[in-house]
Amino acid sequence: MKKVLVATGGGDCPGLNAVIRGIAKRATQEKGWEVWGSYEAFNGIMENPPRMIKLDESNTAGIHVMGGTIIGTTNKGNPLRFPVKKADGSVVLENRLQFLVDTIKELGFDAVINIGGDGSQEISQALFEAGIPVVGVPKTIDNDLSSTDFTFGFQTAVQIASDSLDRLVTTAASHHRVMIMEVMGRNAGWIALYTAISGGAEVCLIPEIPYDLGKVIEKIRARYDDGRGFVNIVIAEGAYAKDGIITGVQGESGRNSVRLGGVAFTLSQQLKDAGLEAEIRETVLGHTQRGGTPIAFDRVIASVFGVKAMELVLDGKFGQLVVLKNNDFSSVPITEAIKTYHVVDPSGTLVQAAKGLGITFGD
Ligand SMILES: Nc1ncnc2c1ncn2[C@@H]1O[C@H](COP(=O)(O)OP(=O)(O)O)[C@@H](O)[C@H]1O
Ligand SMILES: O=P(O)(O)OC[C@H]1O[C@](O)(COP(=O)(O)O)[C@@H](O)[C@@H]1O
Ligand SMILES: [Mg+2]
Repeated sequence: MKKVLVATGGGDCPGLNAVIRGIAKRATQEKGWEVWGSYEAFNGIMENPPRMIKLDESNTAGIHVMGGTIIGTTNKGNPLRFPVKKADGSVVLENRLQFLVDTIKELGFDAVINIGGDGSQEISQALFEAGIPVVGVPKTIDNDLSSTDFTFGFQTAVQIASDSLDRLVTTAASHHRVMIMEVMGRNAGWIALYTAISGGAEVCLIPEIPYDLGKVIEKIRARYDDGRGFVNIVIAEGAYAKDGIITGVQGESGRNSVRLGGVAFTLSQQLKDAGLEAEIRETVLGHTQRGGTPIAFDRVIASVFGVKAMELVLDGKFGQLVVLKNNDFSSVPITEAIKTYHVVDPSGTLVQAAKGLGITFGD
């Protein structure tokens, strides 16, 4: 019997369970393959005794509609830079790759499917280079992975954000307010850009275009002056003013990156300090964007990714990431996908079209 290990790493994301089910379903069509899930990314198998679960058709039946991940996840404690607390209270980062490689071998796994975003695929590549047969699946609501048209989870996040913006528009109009809605996305403005176009925001602020506060104020005043009397702003959590800094929390235990959040309040304060008279309200959508059932599009691509990932394992094609490219499914070397961070092109079609719709980016 051959065994494939499945892990879900990084922030959870709608569609993770659909991938898991796709892998399990495709594997059961083959004689001689078992699918196992490691709980909380690779943390589960690195514990003693290992925490893992055999995944089959019965315990994955119907899970494609469920949010979250049935095997849990983590976005802390990267095995390549694992934080270890020393006796004097200081924290040193240890590379636990060899231990992870040895564990995967000792547990008798013939292949690994690692479902995750840019951070997780860096771990996939390190495992692959250390001799572990790995296949990656591109997950994240942020859509910040290169080589794929979309990561699964992104469209669901946009749908949730767009529905929320619709609701904010009517209350903004009733109260003649400036509504600032903050969305996730790390250092990529994809969720904000899609949401602003979909929901018809007046202002969209993204990390790729540091904003000029004066330009934002100009747009707001123009809306009040021409009698519209309300403004909806979508701001990506990683956005910042031209002469400002990113809003977030640095140095959280076990975390290798800044935890972003709160830029809606930063912008609100900047507008007030600059003398804007209009009433402002802030909404931080936060984790609602990652929760609940995936929309149909994400269920489809996540399910296909699961099947395709298992087929790469069956074909012995490793070090690959399954992708959706030019509206078809294929795979690329994981190195390709993690080489560059996939961000919005300020001079690209989408930003230009958004400007054509009258959306201001503060540039
Ligand atoms: N398979 C894994 N095992 C243990 N930790 C993991 C695993 N995958 C991801 N992580 C943790 O999550 C972090 C990367 O996640 P993050 O960058 O938040 O999400 P993503 O990989 O989706 O971009 C890693 O730095 C690590 O701490
Ligand atoms: O859940 P946490 O730890 O607050 O992390 C929030 C971050 O995770 C995300 O929701 C998803 O990012 P990843 O896909 O890279 O994990 C980001 O948009 C956000 O900045
Ligand atoms: Mg990421």
